[in-house]
Amino acid sequence: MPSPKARNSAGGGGGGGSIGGGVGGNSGRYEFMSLSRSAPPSGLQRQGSDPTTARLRAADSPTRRRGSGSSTSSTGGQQLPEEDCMRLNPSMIGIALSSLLAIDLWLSKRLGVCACEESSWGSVRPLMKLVEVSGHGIPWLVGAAYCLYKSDSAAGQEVMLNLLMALVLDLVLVGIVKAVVRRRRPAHNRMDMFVTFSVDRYSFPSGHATRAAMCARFLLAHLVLAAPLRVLVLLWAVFVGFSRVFLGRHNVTDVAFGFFMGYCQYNLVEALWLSPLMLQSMMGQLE
Ligand SMILES: CC(C)=CCC/C(C)=C/COP(=O)(O)O
Repeated sequence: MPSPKARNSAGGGGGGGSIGGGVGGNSGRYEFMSLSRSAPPSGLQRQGSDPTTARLRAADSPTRRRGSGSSTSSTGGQQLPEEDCMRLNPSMIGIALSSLLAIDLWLSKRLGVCACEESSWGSVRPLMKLVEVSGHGIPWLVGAAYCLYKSDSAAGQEVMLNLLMALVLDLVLVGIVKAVVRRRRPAHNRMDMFVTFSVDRYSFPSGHATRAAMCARFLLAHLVLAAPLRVLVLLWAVFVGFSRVFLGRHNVTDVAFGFFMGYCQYNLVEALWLSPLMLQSMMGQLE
């Protein structure tokens, strides 16, 4: 498989000079024609050094593909792996991803209206920072620990203990994904956040969004709340997510994935749910 870098440089050299140039318009046609003119009949090995060429040729000659009927195609004594004929799809996925990322960066920059005091909505930045604190890990951990300590019913203690476990699990999982993906925060972000870990210099996914989605599901499932309060919990979660982009902390995709991840994390919490029976046996083992 050609690396995305190799693919891009091949597309650029073909006359397009951009990712879009290889798929449509005049540059796309130019690339296509120049290939059919210049490629020698037994030039398959040379195609290997130019992934775009190989891709276009594979797409250009369906008869060559259909003729083989096996996992490889034979042309002039050379074997063309079936894999070569499938390279069009990954390149389309690459283009789609690049386009999505470009839209993401553009939209996130436009929506970063509270990124600093001088921004268009800079005056509401303090309010956004308040929303930020409401979704931060520390108030949630302290709040859950306090409720656990104060709770006098077994059911209340069970729920609060599981909430604590969920919050720790969230910090660990988000930390792992951030450390693996290592996407930098938007350039317009000011790193003036309240207590962070070292992985929090990375932005994908938004830890506030995962926590908001997971905690909202948790509260809606385990607390008996009146309808207006349930709506408020949902609105809070959504607003925490939006505030990440408004503050310039995150790109839109960081928050969207954060919501998705937090939603899924709740399923994991349910699967790992610590029941009183389990707790008793754990306590017994400790004693
Ligand atoms: C120090 C503790 C307990 C939690 C850190 C919480 C935090 C700062 C998460 C980063 O959130 P974003 O990824 O949304 O910026």
